[in-house]
Amino acid sequence: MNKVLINDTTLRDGEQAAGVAFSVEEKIAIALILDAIGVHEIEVGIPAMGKAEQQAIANIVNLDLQAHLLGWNRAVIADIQASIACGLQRVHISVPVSAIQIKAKFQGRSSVVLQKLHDSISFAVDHGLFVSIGGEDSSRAEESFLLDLVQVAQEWGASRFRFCDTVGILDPFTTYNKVRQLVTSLTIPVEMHTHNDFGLATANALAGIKAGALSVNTTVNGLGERAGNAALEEVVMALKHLYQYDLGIDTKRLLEISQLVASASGYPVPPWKAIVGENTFAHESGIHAHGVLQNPHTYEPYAPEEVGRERRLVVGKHSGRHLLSSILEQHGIVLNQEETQSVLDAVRQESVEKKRSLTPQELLHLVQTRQHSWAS
Ligand SMILES: CC(=O)SCCNC(=O)CCNC(=O)[C@H](O)C(C)(C)COP(=O)(O)OP(=O)(O)OC[C@H]1O[C@@H](n2cnc3c(N)ncnc32)[C@H](O)[C@@H]1OP(=O)(O)O
Ligand SMILES: O=C(O)CCC(=O)C(=O)O
Repeated sequence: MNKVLINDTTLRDGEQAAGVAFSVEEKIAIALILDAIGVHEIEVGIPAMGKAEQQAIANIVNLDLQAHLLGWNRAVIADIQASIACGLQRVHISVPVSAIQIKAKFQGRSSVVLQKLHDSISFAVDHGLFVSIGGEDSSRAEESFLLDLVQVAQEWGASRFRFCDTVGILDPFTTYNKVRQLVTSLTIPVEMHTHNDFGLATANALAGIKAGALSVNTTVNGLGERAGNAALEEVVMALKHLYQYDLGIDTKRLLEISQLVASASGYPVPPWKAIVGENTFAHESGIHAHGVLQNPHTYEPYAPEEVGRERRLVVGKHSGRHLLSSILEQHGIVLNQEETQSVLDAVRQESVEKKRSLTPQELLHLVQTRQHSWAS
């Protein structure tokens, strides 16, 4: 079995999506289901945000979940103290590593970055914590500076390095090369953190894994800063089906967790969203439906039940006679060729008028109306 660990950050980077604010109850519900489906690690939030966030995190710590819990921190000792106060045993310490970020935050002084990183790692290690470090904007960092920084961080006691494509500017080929260089030069494992600004977050996460990264940050529905992060459901299903990685995640509950996060975040999932969108197993087009009726694999990459969905065959503007006859036969209606074509023409017209496919009731009503006219 190939080993890749999911470190889900819905409760940290996911919640950083503009306009999202989970309640304590929602944070707990999300943590519980992430744990129940077998996610290995959960980034629970940012203790430095203050008392309310610390209370929510402490509540999650008290659930005694199977998953490892991780708090996100700046390279600031007070942040780490706040993580310790929540009862966390794992901390993630982030520093900016690109010139543009170091200029904005520390007036271009990389020595300050290194000093802060040193002091905070030492503090955390002295307190017996597992220390993950993150290179914010790793993808735009000068490569030799980044490598030197992570190499000293591993000497200071860091146990993992998170490679962050903070503004989502990589493609999978560049990601592979950059991450491969780190993986082959470091003794600590590398974690992927990718953003979706060019729609490549999942592809880049997979490229990093191919290059040897051991873990990957995900968020449910891809929720997160700006265009979001690599989606949990996409990474898990792609690893399973494209690379045959069994992560031990209960994929049948991916739809359930997607719906929970959609509701808690206030951001519904678009119907075409990979893996969890409403249309992922809906077929209307004649040629597709004809194929699916014979063998679902003709137009489906895996069975809908695997992610908690059901297949839907709907009649609309693009449907053909095979689908129409199949649906009508389920209602005991058998039409001849001419009648079938006449119903199809009417379906097309009504779909255009309604700008959608027809419900089963609307289809039956349409057929009944036609049958009356054929009889008279
Ligand atoms: C790429 C990412 O996603 S990084 C995570 C981003 N997440 C968030 O910002 C959400 C949570 N953040 C917060 O609640 C607040 O920003 C806090 C509590 C962390 C800090 O709040 P404030 O003290 O009001 O500072 P503010 O947010 O305006 O500015 C950030 C400060 O952190 C500093 N900083 C930024 N990154 C780091 C870092 N990795 N290590 C150390 N300091 C940092 C900035 O230089 C700035 O410092 P300054 O106040 O001395 O100028
Ligand atoms: O964990 C870090 O170091 C930063 C993570 C992050 O959210 C990002 O870089 O986009």
